[in-house]
Amino acid sequence: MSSNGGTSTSVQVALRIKPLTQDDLINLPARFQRQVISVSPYNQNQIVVDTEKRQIFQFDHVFAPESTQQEVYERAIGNMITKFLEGYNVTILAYGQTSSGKTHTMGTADDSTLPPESKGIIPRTMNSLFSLVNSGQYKSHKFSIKVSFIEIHNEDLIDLLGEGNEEERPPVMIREDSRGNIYWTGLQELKVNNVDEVMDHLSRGSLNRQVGVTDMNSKSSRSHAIFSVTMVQQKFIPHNCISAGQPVTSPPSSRPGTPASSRFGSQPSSRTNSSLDKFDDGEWVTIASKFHFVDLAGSERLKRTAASGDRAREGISINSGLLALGNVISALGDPSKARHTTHVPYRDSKLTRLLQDSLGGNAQTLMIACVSPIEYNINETISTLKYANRARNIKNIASVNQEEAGWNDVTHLQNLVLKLRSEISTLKAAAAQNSQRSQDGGSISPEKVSQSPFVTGLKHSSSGFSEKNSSAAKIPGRCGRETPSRIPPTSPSNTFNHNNLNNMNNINPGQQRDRDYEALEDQLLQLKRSYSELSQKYAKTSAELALHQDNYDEMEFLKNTCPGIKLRVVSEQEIEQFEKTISSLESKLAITSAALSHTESKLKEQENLIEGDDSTNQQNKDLVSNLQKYIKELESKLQKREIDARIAASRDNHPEKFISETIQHLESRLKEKEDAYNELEEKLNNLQVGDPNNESPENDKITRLEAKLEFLSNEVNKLRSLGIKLGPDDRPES
Ligand SMILES: Nc1ncnc2c1ncn2[C@@H]1O[C@H](COP(=O)(O)OP(=O)(O)OP(=O)(O)O)[C@@H](O)[C@H]1O
Repeated sequence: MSSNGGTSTSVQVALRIKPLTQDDLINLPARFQRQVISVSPYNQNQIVVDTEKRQIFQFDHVFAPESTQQEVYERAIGNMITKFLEGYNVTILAYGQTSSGKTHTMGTADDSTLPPESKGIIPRTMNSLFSLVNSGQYKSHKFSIKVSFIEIHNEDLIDLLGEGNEEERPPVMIREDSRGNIYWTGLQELKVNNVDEVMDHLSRGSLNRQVGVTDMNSKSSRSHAIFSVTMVQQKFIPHNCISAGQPVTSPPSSRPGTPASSRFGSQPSSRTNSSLDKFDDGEWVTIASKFHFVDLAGSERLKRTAASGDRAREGISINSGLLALGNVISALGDPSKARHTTHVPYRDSKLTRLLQDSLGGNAQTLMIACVSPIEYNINETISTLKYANRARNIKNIASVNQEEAGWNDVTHLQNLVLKLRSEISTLKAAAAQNSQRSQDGGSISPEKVSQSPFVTGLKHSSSGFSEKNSSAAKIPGRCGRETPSRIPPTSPSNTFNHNNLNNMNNINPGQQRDRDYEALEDQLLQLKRSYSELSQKYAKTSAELALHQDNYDEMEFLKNTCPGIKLRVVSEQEIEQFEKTISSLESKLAITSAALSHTESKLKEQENLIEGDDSTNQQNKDLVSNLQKYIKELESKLQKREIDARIAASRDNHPEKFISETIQHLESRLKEKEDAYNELEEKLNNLQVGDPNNESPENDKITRLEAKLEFLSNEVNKLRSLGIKLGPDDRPES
């Protein structure tokens, strides 16, 4: 079954790398969007993790980000349906951190509206299954297919297809019969006749799944969900066919024998779950098998989801289920361990207990590990890779620090290849010579064979290899695994050993020649194998060397372009610490910028208020100043009025007095003017201004003063004449 290492195992592991989604591009910091996982260009079943510590992991299947749903189905699932029809229990598990593509790959949440190319494993499997059971190939079989859908949430079992109120339903229980078969009770098992009916149940059940909001994914699956298909098939085998070993013909019209038990999972199982009902003309064989599609809850660590309270409890329950599953699969996936391990820890969780008879034993198990390709998720991705690797327990992992000394030395490998090539050609030549001799009836002496350069060469080279390999096999790998042994245990030198030579005395030369020839052919075959393994190894090592060279060149370039730069290897812990610091700084920054924008908006509000107040103030000020002006005007008007009134009053009450005062006032002014005039005249005389017609400014001023004086004199005279009219006492003097 395994495509790897030649060891047959019922556990296979596929790795699927999710493409970068629009959500990733929007939600994640750009500096963490670098893709760090890729399929190895040298081996399609290996992936390269391109971080500080470059790592290579190998799986049974690897699916690149661009792999389609169809491709995943064809490569990884296709032959499992055949196994299911043969009566084996089959389990497919999707494992990975939240949002890594488990549900997408499995198709657990698919419904009939989804375009065909997006459909996951469940609808595709059901499609193939119904096509097969309805095909001519199985026309002699009678099938009964049922589905159930169960959820494990916080170690509670919930029937996702259960009708009515959950509290009123019987509890779902796990039972084990005396023969170790597991069956579930209190669960709806619904008969299905076609894919549409399956899809109806699937989408109804998936809507009932527990989802919760974590920091990483708004609709993260917080529970394990198992969609199960149980199939009971009956086929009639007529006696004549059984004895003659003929293919099965159509069954008779009589009622087929009832299956040994219609209870889910209760069929005894040696190779498959089958029972026999004997009739005179033949036998009805009943085969029951189960196909579980397990969509596991996100495997992310608790701290990554920032979960607390109920979410943290969910997380703990999820992690313990996954840990138990890992332990079970690891125990089953390692044939050497399985031989010695009597205890497989199925009872450590509900998940493993439910799947007990569908993991290990005759069951076929495929784990699909889903990972994100980007740097942001690297820690979760590495932990998924290690989990999956442990589950598969693949021995052929080509990882640099698992290899013996010299494997990374290109010159050493080149020399080895040259040496092996020459040994092969010597071997070929010897084989040709040997066959020529046998045709000629001659024989090859044992001494000659043992002394021949290719045999000694082989002894040397094979001991070099096998010793290296046997010592390498003891070196624990990165995950505590054993390093693969690259040469089959029987080395060419052992095949052609001295015991053979010693025994040659008892056999005739013809037989001996044949044996020698066979031994040589064996050696040639072994050498060819070694050579092809070595070539692959050489290609891989060269590629890795080139990559190391690239890294080295990059560092050199950095050193040259930035002479002061100190390049230092940063540990994973430090990166995690940096990430933590960055994310705490980012959250502080977010809080601060939120506070800042709040303050800014408050400030703006205040500014607007103040601006409004200012304009009101200005208006008030303008109003006040206008009022003040107005008041002043009024005051001056009032003053004037008062003066006028006083004048008018004094004129009306004492006209004589008023006039005499006015005359006095005018006379005093006249006197002032006359004095000024005299003074000016005197100054003029002093300046000896000869010509009176001279148009100097002084003359001008004098002329104007004379005019004013004349005017004032006239005024005084007018007033005097007025005073004469008013009364003799007040008459101004002439
Ligand atoms: N191979 C893929 N190709 C395209 N889109 C994918 C692929 N894998 C996953 N996605 C998308 O990524 C998103 C998350 O995938 P999905 O829900 O399957 O993750 P999950 O591992 O089941 O997450 P959770 O554990 O939280 O339930 C979905 O929108 C899905 O459509």
